[in-house]
Amino acid sequence: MNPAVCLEQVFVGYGDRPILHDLSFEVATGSFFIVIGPNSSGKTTLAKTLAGIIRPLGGKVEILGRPLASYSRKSLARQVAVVPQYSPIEAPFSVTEVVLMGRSPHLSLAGLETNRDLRIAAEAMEATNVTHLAKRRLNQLSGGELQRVVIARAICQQPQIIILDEPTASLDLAHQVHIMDLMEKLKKERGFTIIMISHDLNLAAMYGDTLLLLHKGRVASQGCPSTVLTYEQLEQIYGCILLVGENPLMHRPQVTLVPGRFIQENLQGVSQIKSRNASPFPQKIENQ
Ligand SMILES: Nc1ncnc2c1ncn2[C@@H]1O[C@H](COP(=O)(O)OP(=O)(O)OP(=O)(O)O)[C@@H](O)[C@H]1O
Repeated sequence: MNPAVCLEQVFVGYGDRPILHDLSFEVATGSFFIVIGPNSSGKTTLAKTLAGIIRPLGGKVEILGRPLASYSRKSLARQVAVVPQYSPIEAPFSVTEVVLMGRSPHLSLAGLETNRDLRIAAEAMEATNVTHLAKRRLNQLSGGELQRVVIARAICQQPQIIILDEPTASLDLAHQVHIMDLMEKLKKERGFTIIMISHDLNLAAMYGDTLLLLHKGRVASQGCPSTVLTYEQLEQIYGCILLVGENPLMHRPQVTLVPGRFIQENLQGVSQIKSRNASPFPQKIENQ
C-alpha cells in the first residue's frame, strides 16, 4: 500500500527564506501521525505544504502515491481535508451551511446537494457535538464551538487524510478527549489517516502511532512516542527542564513541566528529577 504522504528532501520557504530544510519522511496510510515541536519550528508551514497551500521550493511531495502537484484543487480536496489553526469568524454563514461546504468537492457541476449530502453533514455535526448549533451564524460561536464546526466540515468532506493544526487548542478537557477519540475512531473504523499538529505532548503520547519532532525546520526525531519523547531530546529542543515518566493509564510517556520556582528553591529536587528521568523508560514514577 502507498503511504498516505511521502516527502523526499523537501525545502519550503516564504519568498526566498527557507523555513523547512531537507524534510524526508513517510506517513503510513491509516495511521495517527502527530507533528510536535517548539514555536516557529515550521509545523504550520508543513501542514500548509501538505494541503497544497504552499508550493515547496524543492524536493518531492506525494499524496497517496501521486505527486501533490498533479492534483487539481478539487481532486485534492476529495482526498485531503484541512482544519486550520485559525478560522475566519466573520463569515455570514450558518453552522449547517459551513459543514455542508465539506461536500463541495463531491458535488456535480450543478452544485446541488442531495439527501445523501445532507445526511453526511448531519452525521458529522452529530459526531462533533454541534447539532444544537445548526442555525447559528459562525460569528455567534465560542472559540471551541467554532473549532468543532470546522472539524465537522472536514469530516463531512469524507477525505482519506485529515490534517488538523492544533485542533484541541481552544477546547475544554471533555471536548479535547472527545475530538481525539473521534479521530482515533475515524482512523480505526474508516481507515482515515490523521495528521495532527499539537503542542500537547501528552495527547500526542496517548494517541499518536508516530510522532515527528520538528526543530528549526528540520526533523529532529521520528518514531513511536517512547522513542521521541525522551527527556534528553525534549529538554535540548524545548530548552526547559522536564519530568518524563510513564502515563499510569497506559504504557506511554507522560511529560510534566517543572516550574521555575521549584528549580530556584530546590536545586536538590532538580537533581532528583534528573536521576528519575535517567531511569530507563518505561519505569513507574513513585509518588513522594
Ligand atoms: N506567511 C509567512 N511569511 C513569512 N514568514 C512566515 C510566514 N508564515 C510563517 N512564517 C515564519 O515561518 C516560521 C515557521 O512558522 P510556522 O507557523 O510554520 O511555525 P509553527 O511551528 O507552526 O509555530 P507555532 O507553534 O508558533 O504555531 C516562523 O519563523 C514564522 O515567522
